[in-house]
Amino acid sequence: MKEVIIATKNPGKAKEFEEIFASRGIEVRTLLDFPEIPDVEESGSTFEENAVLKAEAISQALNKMVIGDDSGLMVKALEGRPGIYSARYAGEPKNDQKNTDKVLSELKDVPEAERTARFYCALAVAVPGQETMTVSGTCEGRILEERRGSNGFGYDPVFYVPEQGVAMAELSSDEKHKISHRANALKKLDVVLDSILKRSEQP
Ligand SMILES: O=c1[nH]c(=O)c2ncn([C@@H]3O[C@H](COP(=O)(O)OP(=O)(O)OP(=O)(O)O)[C@@H](O)[C@H]3O)c2[nH]1
Ligand SMILES: [Mg+2]
Repeated sequence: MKEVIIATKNPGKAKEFEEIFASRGIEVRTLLDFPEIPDVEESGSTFEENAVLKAEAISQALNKMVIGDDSGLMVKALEGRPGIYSARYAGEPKNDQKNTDKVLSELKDVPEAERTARFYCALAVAVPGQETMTVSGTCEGRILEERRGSNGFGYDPVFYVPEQGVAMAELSSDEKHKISHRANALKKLDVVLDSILKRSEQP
């Protein structure tokens, strides 16, 4: 079976990549399978830079093709925050519940029309000996005043998706994978992924 390695320790992302790739007959391994590998410092100033840092560090460590994902929530009324700091918006250690509470409290007096937001996902594909490539995907919505639903992870319970008329956390996995920022980024890899996988199988 074909296999891809995703440079993430986030169980929510890991589950999504497993689900999306399973439908293509590709097995996913993540850093949860390699606990000995240290954290990659996310010192970039953009999602793309951080995705490249993760993909290249792990690709070098394992000498294999690796995909890095750097993603997050951008809220217009907060000038794009939490942005690249989405995972640790409320401080260390990272906590989805506290991050979401912080966004809700910062938007407390902001009316519905001004609560527009976007999920952003940058993916970097690092292959030993080759130039790293990046793609990105977005998902547009707005921030609810309170949580709805229990699927997904992160900010999903407060991210309203107008086209579906529900919060992201009210969508099933299959539904999220049709419209999410991560799925939209991955679609752009479709064309090249097959050939990348073939090349990465060479010793
Ligand atoms: O509601 C959400 N639905 C999503 O689909 C989603 N995708 C990303 N995020 C948020 O953005 C951070 C990523 O930060 P991030 O890319 O640095 O990842 P991370 O630190 O969690 O893990 P790693 O991949 O770096 O190991 C995450 O923690 C989440 O808070 C999401 N929230
Ligand atoms: Mg991270």
